[in-house]
Amino acid sequence: MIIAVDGPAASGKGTIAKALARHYKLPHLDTGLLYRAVAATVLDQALDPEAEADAVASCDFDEALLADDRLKDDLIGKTASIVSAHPLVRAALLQRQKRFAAQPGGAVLDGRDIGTVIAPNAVAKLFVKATPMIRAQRRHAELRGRGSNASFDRVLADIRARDERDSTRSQAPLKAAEDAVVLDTSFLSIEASIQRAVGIVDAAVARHRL
Ligand SMILES: Nc1ncnc2c1ncn2[C@@H]1O[C@H](COP(=O)(O)OP(=O)(O)O)[C@@H](O)[C@H]1O
Ligand SMILES: Nc1ccn([C@@H]2O[C@H](COP(=O)(O)OP(=O)(O)O)[C@@H](O)[C@H]2O)c(=O)n1
Repeated sequence: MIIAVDGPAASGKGTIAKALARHYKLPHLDTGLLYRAVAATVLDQALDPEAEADAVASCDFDEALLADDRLKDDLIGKTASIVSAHPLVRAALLQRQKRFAAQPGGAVLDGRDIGTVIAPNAVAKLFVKATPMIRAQRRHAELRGRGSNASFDRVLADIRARDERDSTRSQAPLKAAEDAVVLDTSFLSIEASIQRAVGIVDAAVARHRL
């Protein structure tokens, strides 16, 4: 069973995807980490994230990077959004994600284009959203907890800029698949949003079996 979880920054999609993976005993891939690893490599080598050739050269990143906590830095998130808009970067990372989705038994993947591009055949598709203000509050608290002194206003501005860039790019823009169920976590606790997500997946599985 493939479960696709998409949504904008700090909507709670990663939290939900991890919980679904635990609940259904499936492997999980946070696809944002792949774009973040490309971004970190571009920055480490003092390359230009806006230059497609520089970003593509960084797709062959060191695998150990994927476990590096610094990928969560806000500058890397912002740079990931720039490199991910290049069609050749998306193409370079496509097969790896498709293979992960297609493994026997299934998988949970979260990102921006899982339900639309990576796994259009997923049994369950969730599109997780929350208001920009609430997402900025969550991300701000998260970054503060990691020792960042980023101001709330900057985090909010970055979230809005990332939403705009991710949803207007030509390839695989951030958008809900037509058959995705939208889950608004703005006023839900983590526990409540996980419960709703399990309910949505159980219903999708039951429909699939009909
Ligand atoms: N429903 C929720 N209520 C409050 N905080 C949440 C909720 N869902 C997630 N969070 C917190 O918000 C932050 C971003 O969540 P995360 O799942 O990483 O988002 P995303 O993967 O969409 O960027 C994390 O610190 C997480 O613990
Ligand atoms: N499937 C994906 C996942 C991430 N991304 C890009 O990578 C950036 C970082 O993604 P992420 O999921 O790690 O970011 P957060 O939502 O956790 O802040 C996003 O802003 C997108 O531009 C993408 O284009 N496609």
